[in-house]
Amino acid sequence: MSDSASTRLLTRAAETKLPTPFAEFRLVGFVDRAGKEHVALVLGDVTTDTPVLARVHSECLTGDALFSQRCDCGPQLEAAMRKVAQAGRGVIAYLRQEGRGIGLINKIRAYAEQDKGLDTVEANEILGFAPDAREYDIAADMFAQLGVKSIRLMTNNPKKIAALRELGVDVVERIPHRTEGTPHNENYLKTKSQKFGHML
Ligand SMILES: Nc1nc2c(ncn2[C@@H]2O[C@H](COP(=O)(O)OP(=O)(O)OP(=O)(O)O)[C@@H](O)[C@H]2O)c(=O)[nH]1
Ligand SMILES: [Zn+2]
Repeated sequence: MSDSASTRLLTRAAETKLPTPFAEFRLVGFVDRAGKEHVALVLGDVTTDTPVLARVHSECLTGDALFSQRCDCGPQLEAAMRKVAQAGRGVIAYLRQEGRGIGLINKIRAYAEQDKGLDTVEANEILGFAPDAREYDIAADMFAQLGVKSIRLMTNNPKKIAALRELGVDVVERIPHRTEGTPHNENYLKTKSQKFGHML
């Protein structure tokens, strides 16, 4: 993976240890060119040739921190942290691309549209947004700066794999990353698989 300073989108800004119920991670903070702050949770030596267990997780305040059952983000984050802890080695790139890139307030607006019967894609569109506005160049730069050479990616999203490969990330394997559904996220998961091609 490319690590030339001229292509860097992120400044590696701070680092500490992060004890969690699953493992004590290294927490590495990055700042992008727009001033947005992102983090990587790192465990073990991720610079060797053995492919690194990895998750590229997009921020979801409602799911990651507020236990929302509208989506599967919280359980996916926890499962990723557990799997990395179990493996003793891995990286979780936590990208601040809330609401698939439209931001928190717009995601709340999109949820309000879904309360009226639209699905997650239609709700974005009626608000004038692309269904998925995320970009993964920041994750690619994070992996490069962390010295990661290749990854085994925990995801159900084929577009995420394609986008990362396009950016030069060597994704050698996909690890399915399903979680138990709830009555509240059944339709959301169905739409993800029908309209985004998620392998659920
Ligand atoms: N705009 C919008 N964003 C949502 C909605 N539900 C979840 N999100 C955001 O979607 C992102 C997570 O994407 P997902 O589609 O759940 O999963 P993924 O990252 O594409 O794929 P996986 O790697 O398999 O988890 C987070 O940024 C969430 O905040 C929604 O209804 N509308
Ligand atoms: Zn979510």
